[in-house]
Amino acid sequence: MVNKSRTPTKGPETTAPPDRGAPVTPAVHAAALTVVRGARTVIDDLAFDIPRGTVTGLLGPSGCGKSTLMRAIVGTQAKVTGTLDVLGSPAGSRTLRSRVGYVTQDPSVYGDLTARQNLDYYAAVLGVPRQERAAQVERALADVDLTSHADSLTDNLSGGQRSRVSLAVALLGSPELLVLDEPTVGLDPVLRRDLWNLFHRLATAGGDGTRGSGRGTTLLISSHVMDEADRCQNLLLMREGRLLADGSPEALRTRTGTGSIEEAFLHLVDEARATDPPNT
Ligand SMILES: Nc1ncnc2c1ncn2[C@@H]1O[C@H](COP(=O)(O)OP(=O)(O)OP(=O)(O)O)[C@@H](O)[C@H]1O
Repeated sequence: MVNKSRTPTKGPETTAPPDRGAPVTPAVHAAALTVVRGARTVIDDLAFDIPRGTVTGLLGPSGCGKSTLMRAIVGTQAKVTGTLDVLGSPAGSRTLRSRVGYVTQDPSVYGDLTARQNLDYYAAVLGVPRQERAAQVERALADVDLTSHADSLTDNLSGGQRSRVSLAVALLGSPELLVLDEPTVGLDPVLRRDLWNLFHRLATAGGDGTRGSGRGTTLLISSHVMDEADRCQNLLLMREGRLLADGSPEALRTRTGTGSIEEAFLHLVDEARATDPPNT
């Protein structure tokens, strides 16, 4: 969906296709990005890049604006201003529809269809060519480890299994960017580990450096649980609509002289408070 209220400005100049060795734009490029909801500015002047083929964690406390930022990136959020480019095009561009997968916090699948039927349906809606549909559906089911439940009615699956059907839907068509809003919330430790392993498999590029069998997908994954940070290659740390810092977990720990991302986060909060003008 194209957001009519925003006025995208020009992004970075590099628009070459993702050929081996050619310069590529970041998966997401944001500058002076602001979002207003109701009377409140809930995203305030963000600037960051998300490199392609990485697993990037969007971390911050509940209510800090993670879902709003994700909605802006996938083009479903109103009142977005500033620059927000996704895979080299303004967020929400029609051409991005099949290139970006998005899973919200509420699984959006039909309870009266089986997992496989849901996937068949969404594959058709997404325009996956008929002759490729069955193979893509099977691959997506296998990716999320649901092959053995493929013919169960979705209403009869557990909450975690239903979330994985939603994730499988987002994997159809092999999107270049996957935006996942708290995908591991409420899952048991084994499933969480398996999902993180899947995320890293998806992000790994094929042997020729392109999005081949290893896909080279970029993943943006939100969580309010700081202990998921070390599973990410890159982090965006948010608080109260602002970006506290971004970089690798190791770089953030080193920069703040702390031993964990939770401590780094607290250090950055104190640092921000010390530099904020009073009454903000
Ligand atoms: N329709 C609205 N009008 C005004 N403010 C809103 C509206 N919807 C959400 N907000 C506010 O926007 C802020 C960001 O919400 P958002 O859902 O993006 O946070 P979040 O970090 O994803 O939280 P959570 O982890 O709990 O999902 C919150 O403070 C919320 O209260």
